[in-house]
Amino acid sequence: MPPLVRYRIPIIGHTFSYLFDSVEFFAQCRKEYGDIFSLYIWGQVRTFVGKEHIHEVLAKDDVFSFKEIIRKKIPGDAMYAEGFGDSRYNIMVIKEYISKRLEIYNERMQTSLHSSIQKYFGESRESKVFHNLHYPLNKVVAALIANIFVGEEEAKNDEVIATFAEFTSDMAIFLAIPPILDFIYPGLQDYINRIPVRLGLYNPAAKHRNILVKHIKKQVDKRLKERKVCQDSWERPNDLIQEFIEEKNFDPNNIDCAAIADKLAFIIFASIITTSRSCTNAFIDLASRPEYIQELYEEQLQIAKEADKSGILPFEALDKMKKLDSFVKESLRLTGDVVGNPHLVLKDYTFSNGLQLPKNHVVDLYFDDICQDKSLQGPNPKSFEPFRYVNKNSPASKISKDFTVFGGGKHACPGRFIATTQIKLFMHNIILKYNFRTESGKVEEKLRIGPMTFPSACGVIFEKRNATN
Ligand code: HEM
Repeated sequence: MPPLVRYRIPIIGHTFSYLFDSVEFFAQCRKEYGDIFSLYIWGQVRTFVGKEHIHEVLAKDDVFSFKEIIRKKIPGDAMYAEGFGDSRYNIMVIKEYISKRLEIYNERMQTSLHSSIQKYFGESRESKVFHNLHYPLNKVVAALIANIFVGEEEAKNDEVIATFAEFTSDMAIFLAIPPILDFIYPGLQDYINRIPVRLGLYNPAAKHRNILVKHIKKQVDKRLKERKVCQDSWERPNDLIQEFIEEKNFDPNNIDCAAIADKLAFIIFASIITTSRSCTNAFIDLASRPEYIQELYEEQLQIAKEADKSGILPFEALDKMKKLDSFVKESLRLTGDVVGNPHLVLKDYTFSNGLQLPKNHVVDLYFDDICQDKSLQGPNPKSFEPFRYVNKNSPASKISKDFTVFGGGKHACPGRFIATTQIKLFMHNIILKYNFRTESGKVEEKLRIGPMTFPSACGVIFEKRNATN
C-alpha cells in the first residue's frame, strides 16, 4: 500500500492541512514520502499520485475511472433516465459533430463573440471597472456553446443562455457540499445528498431540462416543416440538434425532445464552466501583467489584417496566434489546482513501482508535481512566462507528459480544441478592442478553496482603444 502520511488528530487526520495549507502541505508530503502517498481526509484514506505515475492512472481506464466519481457524487441517474449518458457516445458527439466541424462554426463563434463583448463591455471611451469577470465571461462562453449545440436562433434567447450558463453550477452543488458526514461513515454524504433528488423534492436539473426541451421542440418542429416545404432548396442548419435529428434512430413520427435535451446535459456540464473559468483566468493573468499586452496586441493587429469587412477571421488565422496560444497555455498550466481529477479504482491494482491499491479506493492527481516541476517545465517553473511555448510545437490543446490540464490517455478531454479556440478568439478580440489592467495595479491571485482555485473577483479597468493605441 502507498505510505500513509503521519497525522496527529484522530478522525480529522489531514483534513485541515488539505483545506487550509494545500500548496505547502502537499510539497512537504511529496518530499518525505515520494510521488505516491495517502492522506486521511474527510474520514477516508485517499491516495495522491505525482508525476512519475500520473500517466499510469490516465492510461489505464479499465482500472481508474473519473466518470465513476462523478456518477457517485452527482445523482445524474436520479435526474435523468439515462444518467449522464454513455461516455463513448458523448465523446463521439464532441469529436465528430463539433471538433471535426469547428471550421464550419468559425464565423458564428466570432459573430457571437463580437456581440457578447459589445453587450457586456460596451463601446464607451471612458474607463470602466468590472469586478467578478467570471460572471459575464460565463455568459459569453454559454452563448458561444449554445450557438453550436442548439443553433443560432435559440442561442440568442436569454433564457437559453442562462440555462447553459447556470446548469453546471446548479449541478455542482453536489460537488461543493463538504462531505462532513463521511467522518461518520465513508460515502454517507453522497448517499444523503441523493435522497431529496430520489424523493423528487429537489432536482437542480429540472428547470434547465424544461427550458431545453421547449426550445429544442420549437426547432425540431420548425425544421421538419421547412424541410418538407422547401425540399431540395432547404438550407440545412449546422448544430447538434440537427446532428441528432439525422441519427439513424431518430423517428420523426415519435419525436422525443426530452431525450435530445438529455443528450446535451453532460456535454453542457463538462463544457461551460471549465472553459469560462480558463478564459477568465487567462484574461486576469494578462490584466495582471500589462507589460505583455503590447506584444500580444501587435500580433493580433497583424492577424486582424486577414479579417473580412465584418471583422471575421478565416479559420486558419487561429494557427497564427502563436504568442497568444503560448500565453493561454501558460495560464492553463498555472491554473493553481494543487490536486484534482479524482479517479475511482475499479479493481485491485499494482503500480509499476510495486505499490498496491484496493478496489473502490480513490486516487487524486497531484497536478503541482507536473505543472511546477523544473525537469518538465524548464527554468523557473513557478513563474508566469507567457512566451514559454513559442516555437516549441506545443499548442495549448496538446496533451503531453508535462501538460495534464486536459487529462490524458483515452479519456483526455475531447473538448480541448473547441475550448482553446474559444479562449483564443475571446482574447484576440478583447486585446484588439480594449486596454486593460487590474484595478490594484498588482498581479491578482486566484481564489483558493482547499486545493482548488477559482478566478479572482478583482476589479479590472477597461479602456476602449483609439484607432492609434
Ligand atoms: C478549458 C476547458 C476545459 C478543461 C480544463 C477540461 C478538462 C477536462 C479534463 C481534465 C478531463 C479528463 C477527465 C478524465 O481524466 O477522465 C475532461 C474530460 C471531458 N471533457 Fe473537458 N475540459 C474543458 C473543456 C471541455 C469542453 C469545451 C467540452 C465539450 C465541448 C468538454 C467535454 C469533456 C468530456 C465529454 C469529457 C469526458 C471524456 C471521457 O469521458 O472520456 N470539456 N475535460
